[in-house]
Amino acid sequence: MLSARSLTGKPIGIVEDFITEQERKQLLFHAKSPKAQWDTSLPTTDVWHGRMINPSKMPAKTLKLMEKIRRRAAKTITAHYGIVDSVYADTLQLVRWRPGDSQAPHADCEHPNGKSNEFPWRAFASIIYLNDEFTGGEIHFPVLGMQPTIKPRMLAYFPSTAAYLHGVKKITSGMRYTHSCFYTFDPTHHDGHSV
Ligand SMILES: O=C(O)CCC(=O)C(=O)O
Ligand SMILES: [Fe+2]
Repeated sequence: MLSARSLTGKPIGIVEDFITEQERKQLLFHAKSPKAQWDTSLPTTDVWHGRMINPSKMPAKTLKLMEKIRRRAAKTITAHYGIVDSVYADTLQLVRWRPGDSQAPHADCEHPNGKSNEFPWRAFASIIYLNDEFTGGEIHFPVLGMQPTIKPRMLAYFPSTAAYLHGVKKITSGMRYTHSCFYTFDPTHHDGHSV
């Protein structure tokens, strides 16, 4: 089975206008709604507590759109990376970043020294940015020396290995929203939503 290693050397992908304005508005509307069920299954001390909405907590219409966008992202990424093997995904989340939130540089499947982290099956990620009404919150790739400017409706994707170390700078004001997914070649980590 392929792993993230098979993607070594592939470029970071940035696609502006990846989702439509209507799709962006629909996802943001749900994320900002008082009905949005921000996950509280993690302990309050966990930095991800209250930060994401998982598929089981989404209204059917929102989930359908989330899945449709993920299928589109997977298609775009596999075409660009020349992946012919089957791809699955373990995550389909709406994520919010509040003032003060940040993420230290990390890789999605391994530690910076190349040792596996708790998600060794992950091969690549897609992040779709839903707004820009915040300051700070830049995604940056310290090893590759990249800091793409976040634009609403933009897709960013990159392999999960330490060559693609990335972090999110501290949000200094406003709320940052994303559609976030991780993909794998390992069918045992398929989340059951079609890719
Ligand atoms: O939101 C972003 O720009 C990146 C998030 C990220 O790297 C992650 O959740 O692992
Ligand atoms: Fe990440």
